[in-house]
Amino acid sequence: MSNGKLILMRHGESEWNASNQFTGWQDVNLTDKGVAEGKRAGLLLAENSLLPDVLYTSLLKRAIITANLALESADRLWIPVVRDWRLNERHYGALQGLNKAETKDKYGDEQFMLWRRSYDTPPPAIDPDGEYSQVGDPRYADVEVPLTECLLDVVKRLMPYFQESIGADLRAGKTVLVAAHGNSLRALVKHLDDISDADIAQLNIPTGNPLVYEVDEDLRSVSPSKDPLAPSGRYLDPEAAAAGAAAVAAQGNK
Ligand SMILES: O=C(O)[C@@H](CO)OP(=O)(O)O
Repeated sequence: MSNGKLILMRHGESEWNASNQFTGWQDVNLTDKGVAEGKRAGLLLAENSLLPDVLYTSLLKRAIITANLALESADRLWIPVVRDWRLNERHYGALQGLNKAETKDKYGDEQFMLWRRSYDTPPPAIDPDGEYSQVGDPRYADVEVPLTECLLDVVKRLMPYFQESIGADLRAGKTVLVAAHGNSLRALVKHLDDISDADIAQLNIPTGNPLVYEVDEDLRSVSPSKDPLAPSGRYLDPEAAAAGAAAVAAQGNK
């Protein structure tokens, strides 16, 4: 049997995307634009005959709600759903809640980019008792809640789960929808397209635009591109994807 299709979908615009705040594990709502993006994503799936057999989401409502909106407009609300913290956004440590442009002004371009896009430099740890810490949140009762994460930390927590759980459904030939976040999806695209630790800094994922991969038996893209500016997956709205990725890249400048 051939492997199934993998559809990656970042959540629609969130309130903290709109206010340009580092979000991480903070559980924020969608904006009206984000709701519209979720509904449209489902229409794109249906128009392209990409009807998911199973949904995987993080434990964060911006991904959960986007996926529900998409499944509603694709008339697939009935499919099985698996939620797991390993698909959560990268924990942004002490930066959670801070404005991105103000942070860049305060610490300078180089430090800002190191924290935001380097592979292995985490931001400073959050105070476990601070306003935006997730320590003590009941949904993570069985998890050692991080106080900060770099992308490498996300790769370490997510990839074994991807290979085992999501991978089992792909190997069974299913069409799998993964509704997650900018940086957890960057970790997946890094693997799928075999992008280097250095080059992954240039990859930005737009909101609410399904990105479709055909995968081989190692669960990599059948035609890995290695180019962070042109991943081999197919965006269902390529024009909006290019504009959306450029907007994410420019978030420090607002
Ligand atoms: O704030 C965040 O959690 C992420 C995604 O919105 O931001 P960035 O693109 O800066 O990594």
